[in-house]
Amino acid sequence: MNQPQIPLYQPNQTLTVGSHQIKIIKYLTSGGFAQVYKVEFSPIDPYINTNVGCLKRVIIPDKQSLNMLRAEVEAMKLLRNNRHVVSYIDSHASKSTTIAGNYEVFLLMEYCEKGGLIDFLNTRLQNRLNDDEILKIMSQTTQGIAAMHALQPPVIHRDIKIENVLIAANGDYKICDFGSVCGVIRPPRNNMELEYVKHDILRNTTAQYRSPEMLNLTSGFPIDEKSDVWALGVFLYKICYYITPFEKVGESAILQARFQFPAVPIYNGRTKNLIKVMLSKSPTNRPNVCQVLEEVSRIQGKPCPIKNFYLERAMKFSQQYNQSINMSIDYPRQTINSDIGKIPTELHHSATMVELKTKNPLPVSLPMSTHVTENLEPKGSITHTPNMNILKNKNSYIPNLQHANTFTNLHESSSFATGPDLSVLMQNSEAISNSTYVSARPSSPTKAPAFHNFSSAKSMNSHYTDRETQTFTPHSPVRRPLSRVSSIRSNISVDSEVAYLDDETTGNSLVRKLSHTLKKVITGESRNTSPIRSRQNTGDSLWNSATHKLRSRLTGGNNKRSISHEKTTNKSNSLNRRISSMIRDTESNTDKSILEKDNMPASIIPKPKPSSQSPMTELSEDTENGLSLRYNEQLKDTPSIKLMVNKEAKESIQKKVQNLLNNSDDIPTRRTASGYGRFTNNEKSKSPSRLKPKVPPSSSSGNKIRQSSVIVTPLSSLQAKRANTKIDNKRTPPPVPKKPNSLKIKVNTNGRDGNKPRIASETTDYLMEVDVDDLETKFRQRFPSTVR
Ligand SMILES: Nc1ncnc2c1ncn2[C@@H]1O[C@H](COP(=O)(O)OP(=O)(O)OP(=O)(O)O)[C@@H](O)[C@H]1O
Repeated sequence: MNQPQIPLYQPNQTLTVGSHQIKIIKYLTSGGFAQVYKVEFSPIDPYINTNVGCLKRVIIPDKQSLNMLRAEVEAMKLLRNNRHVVSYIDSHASKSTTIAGNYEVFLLMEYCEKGGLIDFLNTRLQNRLNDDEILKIMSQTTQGIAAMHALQPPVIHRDIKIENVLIAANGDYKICDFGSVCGVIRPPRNNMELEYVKHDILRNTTAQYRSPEMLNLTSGFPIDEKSDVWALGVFLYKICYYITPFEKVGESAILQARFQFPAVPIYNGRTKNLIKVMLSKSPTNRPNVCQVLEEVSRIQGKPCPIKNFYLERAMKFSQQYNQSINMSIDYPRQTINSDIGKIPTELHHSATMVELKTKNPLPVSLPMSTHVTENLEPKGSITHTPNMNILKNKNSYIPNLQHANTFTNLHESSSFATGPDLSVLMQNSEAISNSTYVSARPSSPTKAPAFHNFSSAKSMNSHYTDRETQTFTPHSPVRRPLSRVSSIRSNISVDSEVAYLDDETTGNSLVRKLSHTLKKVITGESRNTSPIRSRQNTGDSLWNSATHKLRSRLTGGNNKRSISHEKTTNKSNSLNRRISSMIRDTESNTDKSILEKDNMPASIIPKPKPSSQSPMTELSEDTENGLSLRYNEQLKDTPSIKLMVNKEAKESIQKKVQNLLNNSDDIPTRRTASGYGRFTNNEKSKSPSRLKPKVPPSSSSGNKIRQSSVIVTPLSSLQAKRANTKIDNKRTPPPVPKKPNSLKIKVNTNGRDGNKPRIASETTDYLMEVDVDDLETKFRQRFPSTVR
């Protein structure tokens, strides 16, 4: 929006702004969008206790653009009376008397007598700021930003820079210019959104302060509080060195978070550490604003001036969660387990829906757990499980957990949750010297989005959202970007001893505990031992190998349990073939025996229905894998399936399976897990295989828009999340193998998502998850001695 050329107000000119009478004292400056005046006003504002203020006059070309100003005004109202935010006094919008068809907005606010920080810095060109001065500026500016992030949903400033910090008469530093504020902006899901967000970023942010996720909108990360933390990092760097860290190289350096510290002036190593961690490429590795403030205060040797609201929310949530767990104990175990077991299914199902409504207004950024709670929307069987309902009702707390990280007294940084973040942070710590940010608990990223709402003025009152970019409206849940969803699980697996150092004081233990438990809820896991581990070296290994192929066929390689099956060794394939052929042999034998027994001509034995009858049957036509025919749920009642329970057949298959078991020593253990897709090809990896995602091939070829759209594809998201898990941060994750068309299953979606077509992979995953397990269970029931 270009500021039209309009004549300036002259001193002593009077006007009315809202309920205040104004007299112009003097013209101060013109910002990019406004004329700024020093004014006298009456009545006196009770908070600032003075009659001298600052008037910002903005000319607006059209009514629609009024909303941009409205956002600024609303943000200031929300933050008024915060000591480190320029205080709002009054505002007023009217048709311009100067330019026909235009509007004028007047914003009356606290006057910062000592001018801008930039002016102050310019007075110190030779005699640079010392550590104390820098820390004071940083602390107070951060407090202003913290006030914005503390709102629920959080408000993102998006234009933190030295030009937007003012100095009051008493020397307090105050953040100003809320013309770029927004809510969390989710990663764009299509080209249209991408262009929109790109345009918005260009218009509302300052190049040198843009974060990597602002430049790379296909990164999968939202633009959220951590983007402000990045800008604060640039800010801190600039007040130290008077240049921004990426000035010389530009965008490519920002994208890689690559910068150097000038040799002089020499500053406290801890301040440099703080800059470094704030300028982490991944938002998940950056501290939240409370952590920044805690660390600044620590360096200052002062108590932190604010409470860690992320942590408080996490603790609150934890309490609620524990209560819910206690309640659940009163319920018959079977009931609870059965409900939990359904969650993944419900999750997959619900997450495919475009919007879910909730009664509680949600903060814009939600961690993975929120998906779970949201998806615990009563669906028959789940409604009676009290713990689930409580989770659902308390979901407004969950979003905060992702930011519940805190620096401990040992200078631990972390973002609650993610394994990858931990390793990155550790790397950073090594690189930086004296005060190390050892990750206590990597945290999960997350967030989602919003902008100025150009179309709906009403929504500006409390939520800066835009329907085009928000993942959800203020009253609907947010879908997490895939990469985040994945992180929580992976984090759990990367727990390190360091992480436990100061749990009690940081609240990280709460977060971790929560993550573990939520993970179980998410996955429906009720066993203490990993099913994979317990199956290794047992007959299950054979069953897994055999079912692995079935799973991979059914899911096109996208089933979460068969992520890595494509990498199965030749030996494993050979075993699968042997099992398949064995079963085919057995089938023909048993068919024969039954025929003999019943004295029936083979021709009258009903054949399995043709593929057109059901997706499963379609798969059963594949001659390469006899298993698919054998365990076809749709065919379970047909005579050919009943043959399987024939005693002879049973003995025969048991014998053959036993033989294979005896010869299974030559089968690498990992193949066992591959049957469930829960192993990794990463030989170096020592973490439990189920939590180690297979590191996929380069994602560079992938369509990035599609990558972000994976947000609404739950299972795919899970895979991508795993794929993106940065246990080894230097690895490039490979793409999830694409399911061959021939294996795609047509499913009637009527009655599930209404008229919304479900994408093939989702549907397939959904079905396969149910059927394969079911088939597996049936197999066990029939041949317990073989598989156990
Ligand atoms: N409350 C205030 N007290 C004193 N000076 C102020 C105040 N508000 C703004 N100014 C001065 O006016 C300048 C422009 O203000 P502001 O940044 O709000 O306008 P803008 O049009 O949004 O500018 P830009 O978009 O270029 O940042 C500030 O840099 C500051 O010098």
